[in-house]
Amino acid sequence: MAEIIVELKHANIYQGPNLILQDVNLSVDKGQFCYLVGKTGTGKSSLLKTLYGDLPLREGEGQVTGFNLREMDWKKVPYLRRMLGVVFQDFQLLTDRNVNDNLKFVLKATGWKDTRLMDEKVADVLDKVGLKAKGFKMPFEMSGGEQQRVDIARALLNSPKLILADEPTGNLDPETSDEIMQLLFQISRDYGTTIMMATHDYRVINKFPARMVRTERGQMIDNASLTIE
Ligand SMILES: Nc1ncnc2c1ncn2[C@@H]1O[C@H](COP(=O)(O)OP(=O)(O)OP(=O)(O)O)[C@@H](O)[C@H]1O
Repeated sequence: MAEIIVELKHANIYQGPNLILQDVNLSVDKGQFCYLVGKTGTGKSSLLKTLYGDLPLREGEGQVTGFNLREMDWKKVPYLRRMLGVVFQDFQLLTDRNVNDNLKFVLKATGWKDTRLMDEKVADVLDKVGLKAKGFKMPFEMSGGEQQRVDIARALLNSPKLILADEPTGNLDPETSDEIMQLLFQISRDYGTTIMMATHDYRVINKFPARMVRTERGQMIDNASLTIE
């Protein structure tokens, strides 16, 4: 039986006092690629934030890579974060240091100490995203597509079982978006990484078909049929 990497049962997703999604039931297996689609403001980011421990799960059950979301407190969040990688639309790189130092910053923050091992790991993830020779570049010296590759490299640092990507192609032109999608699918295939990706880019979904769940009117609909909006 496939390992379940993300599981929510009767979960209610809140932003402060506001119920955003009611009775969410979701199960995503190891190695699966799953789109999270839905109109703006329907709760895609809120759902992902719950999965990476940024929003508490107050009602219902949930586990991510074996971590019980109901028992999550601020002390356990760093352990959860080490098991997953998060990719954002706006890259969120530190602008005052080069790519190598951006990546080393994350390694140090997640407990790495040995300089040689850190250098090896940084070289390894940059190689995986096709940026082998770009470690000494500053973020502002890179194109949007290259910065998104660095963001994905950062997500790969701790060899995560799960990558949560929030509109990773949102700021990219179609050609660069396709390159990023190819990279994400390649990572999922080569390393058995589960990927959940929020998007409202139906061009991308049509070109790179995969499982899809949808947020709509306060609910999450699983296996929604593909309709073009
Ligand atoms: N930090 C916050 N505090 C309070 N309410 C929030 C917060 N962030 C989002 N919301 C509200 O939660 C609802 C869902 O927002 P969310 O960002 O999860 O939707 P989304 O589907 O990801 O939208 P988008 O596609 O625009 O990113 C919206 O009504 C939004 O106004």
